[in-house]
Amino acid sequence: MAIVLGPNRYGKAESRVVRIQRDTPRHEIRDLNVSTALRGWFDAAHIEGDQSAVLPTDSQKQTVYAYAKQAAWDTTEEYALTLARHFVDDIEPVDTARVEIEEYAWERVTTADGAEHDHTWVRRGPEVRTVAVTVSGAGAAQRTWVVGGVKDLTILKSTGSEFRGFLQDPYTVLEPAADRVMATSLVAGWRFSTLEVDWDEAYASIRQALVATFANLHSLALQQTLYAMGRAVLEACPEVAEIRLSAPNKHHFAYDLARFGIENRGEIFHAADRPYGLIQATVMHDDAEDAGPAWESFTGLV
Ligand SMILES: O=c1[nH]c(=O)c2[nH]c(=O)[nH]c2[nH]1
Repeated sequence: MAIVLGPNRYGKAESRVVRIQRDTPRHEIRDLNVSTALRGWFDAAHIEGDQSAVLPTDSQKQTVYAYAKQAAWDTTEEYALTLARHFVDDIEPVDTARVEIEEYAWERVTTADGAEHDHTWVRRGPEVRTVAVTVSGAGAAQRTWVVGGVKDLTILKSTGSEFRGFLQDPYTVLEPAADRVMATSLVAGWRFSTLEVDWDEAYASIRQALVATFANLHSLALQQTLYAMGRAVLEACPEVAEIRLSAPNKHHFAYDLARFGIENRGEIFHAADRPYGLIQATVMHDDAEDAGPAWESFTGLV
């Protein structure tokens, strides 16, 4: 029985890149957390300690900053694609590159006269936009996967949600709820089937489909809501082949005020932070192409 080296990759995680475009008095900002990972001919590095094929993670970080300025990019997806292609096309030992990006959104400050400020913003969040690009192989055989996403999309509805009729066993004490608060902080990733996408427009329409469905569907359970959200995204954005959703059920328990002789008519809750239900679902076109390495997260952030 022999011991062998299995799959491996390496890169620089979480380079914080802020790009300000200041060609006109109205500046533009992009605020990114960029991670790069390379796969390729790195057996000798692991087995013999031979660094001759190893592009230092420091060089990967420098490239991330240099390309932020030098590459022509509007959207984060374009930037990720350019970076990943560079590592695969220009660095000989690299067979596959993955670029994972978290993007933090900034909203322009509005001044007293209602005008948007040219160079001041307020962070919008905690919601974070995510991008994961994987590029593999050379020339005509090169393949590319793009997964967009959002995380920490915190959303709550104060009615229009119930949970009843569930299976009962000897340990079931949960009371059925005909009208409850439903809240989550959604993590979702969607895999594109093409690169012919208006990336910012797709993000906006997918986010809108997610939140509008959460709001408008009268929910019988978070599972039903998640599936409906996934369907809505596939219907709103034909370039999406598959979406994966993960939703912590942020329980809001009606607080027992009867002990003080006070009636609680669904107004005062204990917002519990743990434990929480965790509901996950994938919704996809049944003829979607194989996902390949699209979902193989490097940092776990994206
Ligand atoms: O929407 C829900 N789904 C569940 O599976 C579940 N389980 C539970 O205790 N509460 C809820 N709510």
